Amino acid sequence: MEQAAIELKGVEKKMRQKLIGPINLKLPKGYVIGLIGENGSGKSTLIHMMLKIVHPDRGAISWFGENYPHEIPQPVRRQIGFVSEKSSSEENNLTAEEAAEFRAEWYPEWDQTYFEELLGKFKVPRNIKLKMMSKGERRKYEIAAALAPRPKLLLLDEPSSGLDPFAWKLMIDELRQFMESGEATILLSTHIVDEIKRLADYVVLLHHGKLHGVAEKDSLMDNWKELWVSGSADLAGDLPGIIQVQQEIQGVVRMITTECMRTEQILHDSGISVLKTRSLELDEILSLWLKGHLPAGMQSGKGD
Ligand SMILES: Nc1ncnc2c1ncn2[C@@H]1O[C@H](COP(=O)(O)OP(=O)(O)OP(=O)(O)O)[C@@H](O)[C@H]1O
Repeated sequence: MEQAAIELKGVEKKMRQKLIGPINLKLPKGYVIGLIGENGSGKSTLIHMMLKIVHPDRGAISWFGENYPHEIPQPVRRQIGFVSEKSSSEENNLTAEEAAEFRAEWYPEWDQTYFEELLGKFKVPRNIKLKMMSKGERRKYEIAAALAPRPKLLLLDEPSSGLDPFAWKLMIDELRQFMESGEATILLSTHIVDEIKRLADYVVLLHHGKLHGVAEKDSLMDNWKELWVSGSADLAGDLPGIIQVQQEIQGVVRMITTECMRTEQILHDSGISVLKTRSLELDEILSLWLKGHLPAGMQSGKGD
């Protein structure tokens, strides 16, 4: 991975019963990193530590290559956008326009034209207090307000929660456009696998507070496949990354591999026919990965 927007080294936080960490993780600049994991796996805590809303018990975090033992300096904090899983009550009594005025004072790069354009596209209601908006309407305001200062780093904690499918599609399109500058980095925590599929360059998988692994999404999609091959189940012994084998019918064996490219090459070189292949869905890959089947070259618990 290239230079990091944020880097965590040995970061740990005890949350009531659960230990989050130790986590070693780099968010490479210029990419979308999808953060995924079961409920309570520590996604929000990790994001909160990146904003110093929660302070780690151990370890170090750096922002754009710098460490800040106390607060994140304002000029740095202003380069970081955040959509929280839960709406902040501070803006409850403001309209979208009024809240934007406050935000514009805080963020020197605030782009009011872009903000207005996003409110229009998302059909955010005007002149009503944010607390009177529906969950989805408010979420759309929050996404627009997070994008308007064109932050260098955008931390999104379940941003699509409450969005209708049309607004969801718009959000995906806007985030893609936002990334076109090549300067920005997004960390996107989500339970929606399709969001990862459409947006993420890398997938970070958390499990019980630990980093289960980091992988390039395209590499997962290209390599985790189901194959039907002429022959018997014994074949699998000579092939890389085989995690399931089943003799389907006489002379046809079905396998799942995490290293399809190498597997196909070896089969081809051995003159063995691949009868059919199926790319695994990302949710299938993630659940196999969670069960302990690791992407090629990854050791358990190693994320970086
Ligand atoms: N304020 C808090 N005080 C104590 N424990 C907390 C607090 N917030 C979260 N936790 C605990 O920390 C663990 C991780 O929670 P966190 O909200 O980071 O998970 P998550 O992966 O974001 O979950 P979800 O997908 O449900 O949003 C959970 O076991 C949770 O109970």
